[in-house]
Amino acid sequence: MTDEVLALDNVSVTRGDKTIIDSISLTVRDGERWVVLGPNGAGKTTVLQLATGRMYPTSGEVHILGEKLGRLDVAELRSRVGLASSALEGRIQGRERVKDVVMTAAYGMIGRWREAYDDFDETRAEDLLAAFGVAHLAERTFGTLSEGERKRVQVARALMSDPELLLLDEPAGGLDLGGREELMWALTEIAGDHRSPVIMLVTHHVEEIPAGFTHALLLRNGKKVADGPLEETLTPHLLSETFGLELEVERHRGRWAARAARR
Ligand SMILES: Nc1ncnc2c1ncn2[C@@H]1O[C@H](COP(=O)(O)OP(=O)(O)OP(=O)(O)O)[C@@H](O)[C@H]1O
Repeated sequence: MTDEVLALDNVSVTRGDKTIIDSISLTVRDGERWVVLGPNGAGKTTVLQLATGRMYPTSGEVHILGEKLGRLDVAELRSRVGLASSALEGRIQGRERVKDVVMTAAYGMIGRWREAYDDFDETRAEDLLAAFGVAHLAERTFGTLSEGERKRVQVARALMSDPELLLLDEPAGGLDLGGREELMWALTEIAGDHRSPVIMLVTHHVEEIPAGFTHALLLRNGKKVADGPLEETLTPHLLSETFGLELEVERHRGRWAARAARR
């Protein structure tokens, strides 16, 4: 038995003559909650795609849930790895009932067909919607929701199959302040529950790291700047290197803030 949930070993991804991930190694273990941080184009989404098992590296090895990439079949990966991303959101039909959007993830499906769901699935979907403060939207159609409501429904959906690895690509992107903070509280609760999956959350902003997160991967231009516990990685020096400008960093009650250092 190993407690490694995700391991990248000297992984590179190239597209044409562009190296978008450059020799990255990373080990993510049981119980950890990771944030993947970096500026636009740093390679954050690509790392998350590798972790879904749906993208293969150009070189190096990826192990997901203790298996070398390719050994787990796609259906198994879909239920053991939960994903919320804007690309996935784009594949959800606007006319789909919100509760079905969540429930269909139990079987790794998008869109309801003829599957039979039992009371357990229905109750779990309702509980997850409630955990993200959107239980009242269960009977609405997905297309009628605001952007913030859709984000929360998607995170609920990603948790439906009780995954071992939860991947969230900019879950707070486009949310207003209230929506972001509600999402942060819900994710803090999940982060603090030992039964929760390992989490990897992609963001550009240290303000969008929920309290209770433990580790960070800092990326710039496809290269790893640093990885490790938050206290060791979210330093002014490493964050300034990651974002290419001199930053001041503060931590208050488990949350982080950064701003440009005064000139
Ligand atoms: N198929 C492709 N061909 C060429 N370049 C690509 C391809 N896919 C991604 N890229 C480039 O790889 C880089 C990393 O992309 P990625 O989406 O992983 O970055 P990101 O850190 O998630 O960016 P953002 O914060 O802007 O979403 C970008 O410069 C992007 O343009």
